[in-house]
Amino acid sequence: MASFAGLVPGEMMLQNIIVAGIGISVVSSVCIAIYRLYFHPLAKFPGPKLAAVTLWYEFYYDCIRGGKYINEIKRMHQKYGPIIRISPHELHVNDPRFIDQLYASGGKKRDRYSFYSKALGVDQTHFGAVPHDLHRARRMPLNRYFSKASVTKLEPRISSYASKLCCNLKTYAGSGKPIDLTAAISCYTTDVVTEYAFARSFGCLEDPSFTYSFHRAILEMGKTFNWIKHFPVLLKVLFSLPDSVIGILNHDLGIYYKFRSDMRVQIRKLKKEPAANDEKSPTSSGTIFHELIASSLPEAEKSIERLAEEGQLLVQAGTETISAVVHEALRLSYGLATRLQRSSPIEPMFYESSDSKIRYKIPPGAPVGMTSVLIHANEEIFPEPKAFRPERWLNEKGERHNLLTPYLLSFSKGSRQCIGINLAYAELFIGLATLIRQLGGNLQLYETNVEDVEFHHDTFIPGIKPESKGVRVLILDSEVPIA
Ligand code: HEM
Repeated sequence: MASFAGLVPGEMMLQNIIVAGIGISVVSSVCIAIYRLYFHPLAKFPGPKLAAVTLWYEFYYDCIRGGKYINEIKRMHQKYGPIIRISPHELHVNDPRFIDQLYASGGKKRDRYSFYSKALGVDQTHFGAVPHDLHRARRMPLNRYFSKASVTKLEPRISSYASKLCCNLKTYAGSGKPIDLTAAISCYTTDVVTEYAFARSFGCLEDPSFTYSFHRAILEMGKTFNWIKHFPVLLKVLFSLPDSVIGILNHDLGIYYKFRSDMRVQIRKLKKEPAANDEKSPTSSGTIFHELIASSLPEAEKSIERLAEEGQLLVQAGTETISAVVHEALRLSYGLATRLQRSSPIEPMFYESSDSKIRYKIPPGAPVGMTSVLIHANEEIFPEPKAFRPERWLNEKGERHNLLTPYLLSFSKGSRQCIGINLAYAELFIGLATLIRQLGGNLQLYETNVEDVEFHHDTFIPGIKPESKGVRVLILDSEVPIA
């Protein structure tokens, strides 16, 4: 029997189910919105209502506007004050005095925010460990490997890579051909970190054209970060595709995925081999993988997959983050542009503004982020923040003072601070000194100005404007002094 609007009973039932489904989801969305606005533990924190109700607000700035949420967060701070709610689940603070509490070390526990860190696809590493105690257990066996003493042992090797970088650059002397200095330096940092961690460098500097640079591959990874954060299934799709297919879709991303697969092959081999006791490696146990295999971590923590992720993390972290001139350059290049959240799992944290007018108790478990992009631009601490003024790090006698060090967030702070900080400084000082000594007077910027390097958007690492060709230089004439 035909019924209302010509629908048969089966179709009517389906229609009723759809209508009921829509009704239920509208009602539940309204209930969730009311809960998040009025009853959620973060309901009392200021910020736009829409950002408190839905993650689509963050999604819009992250994905549609391409890494621009940090600019919106800056605007929100100007309107709502130093502590704000930037999503249903997350707070953000723009007050340097809160650094020590958020990035605490010692006995204070700080968890990571998994919504964020999962997007990097390194869940099984110490970086990806969300609970404080798991992070600590995973990081412990690596600490010795990255200690000052271990880095000092490797300094002659770092010097030889810096010289190789200069030799390659010299082959362009007088040619009039511009060189992508960022790609060249990333070849240097990849070779150093891979030699350091795996006792075998990737040999990026073997090719003087600097084409085998991880820099572009990591930039491509960065572009996927914001999308994967909101749609984690995309990562599973990427991981399930053969490397060759990814390579066809995107050449630079293909390089990165091939490197991921090679890492697994290498570790499978290593697990069968005893430690090389190679004098090139910083500790007696050989590579970083030998160090982890020999550690007291439980067997489940020594799987090929986990070790491979740790290796992958080190190459990524050790390639992309090195910059040009030390403290002031570190300040202006930010380290990671993204907000680095921590939550205190058991005890609440307390925020109080300098005039004590704003005071909040932050509930345990709530992720709170801070961002070097905003802290490094704080005019009270760094007057004329956009200006490159190395002298701000010196006292009137021209000696280095430490007054600003607590506000330099390039390596983050506390128990999850960059593990590679000693290696990074060694690479920076040795690399810079070698470059200036060997090529200083002969380097000339080529069609590069400040807009080509200025922060433009956040793809976890700082992004520059899309049309920028990066830092390009010419190597002048053939009168290049020989080292
Ligand atoms: C100028 C150079 C570098 C900068 C600015 C830098 C910056 C950072 C920052 C900001 C973090 C903290 C992330 C967070 O708070 O959640 C970090 C973590 C890390 N960095 Fe670096 N990094 C540099 C060089 C290196 C090097 C050479 C390595 C060596 C392999 C490295 C390995 C790591 C690792 C493994 C972590 C995770 C630490 C953890 O979660 O416990 N970084 N880095």
